[in-house]
Amino acid sequence: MTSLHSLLTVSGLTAAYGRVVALRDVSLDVGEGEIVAILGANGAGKTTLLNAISGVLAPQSGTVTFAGGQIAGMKPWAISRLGMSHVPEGREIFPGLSVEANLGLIDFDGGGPKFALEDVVALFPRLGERLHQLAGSLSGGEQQMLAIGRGLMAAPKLVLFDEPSLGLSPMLSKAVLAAIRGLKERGISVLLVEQNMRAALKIADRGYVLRVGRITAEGSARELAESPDIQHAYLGL
Ligand SMILES: Nc1ncnc2c1ncn2[C@@H]1O[C@H](COP(=O)(O)OP(=O)(O)OP(=O)(O)O)[C@@H](O)[C@H]1O
Repeated sequence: MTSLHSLLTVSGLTAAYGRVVALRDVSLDVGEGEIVAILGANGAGKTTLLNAISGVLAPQSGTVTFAGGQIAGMKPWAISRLGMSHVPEGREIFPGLSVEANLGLIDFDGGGPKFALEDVVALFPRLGERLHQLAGSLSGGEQQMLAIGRGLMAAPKLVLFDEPSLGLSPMLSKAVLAAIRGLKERGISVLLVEQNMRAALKIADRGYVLRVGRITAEGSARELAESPDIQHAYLGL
């Protein structure tokens, strides 16, 4: 199922770590305003896929088209300036800087909906109460909110999320996923890698199953939620 207005199109993407091929011939697309989930067991290649799209890892072959231009092989900073924010699993905030300073590090506009500091605080009120606190002293959930907030300050058209609910309490995880759903309402597209498959399929429009580096299934969130293939992928069979 290809969307009419594709924002991101990945075609035949292959990526490796030395001789270990972690992604083989992966093709997918994300339409404007869509939330697309990538589902797969541990080690399936989900993080590698996001890294190969955002430029953290240079792909061996394949093409990545974003907002009409070729980006495969470009540096991550150049890709983020085109309007793609990557919120990595490790969150990668600056622990020795305040929350406010972390949010203020972005000095460019990716061309998507604009977020000012007040908008990030409206989305995550907890951050508003901790603007002057060192980022390294935040709880895991607060750090995740900060990482998301910082990604939004770059006015992205597309946000890549790597397991945003990992390590969060069920309540915080729900809040983070609700915030991601809220991005769609503001016209931001999302590519979401999430361990919590049920939660991911609740907010996603469509999804792909990644198994040992290959896409083995794709469909609407509903189709995938009912598919035995998903259970297999999650059991790693
Ligand atoms: N830096 C690296 N060097 C060598 N192999 C790597 C490296 N990073 C990942 N791999 C391997 O590539 C494969 C895909 O890893 P990746 O982290 O992309 O999977 P994942 O689906 O994100 O897994 P998880 O859910 O456990 O984070 C795995 O077999 C992994 O061991």
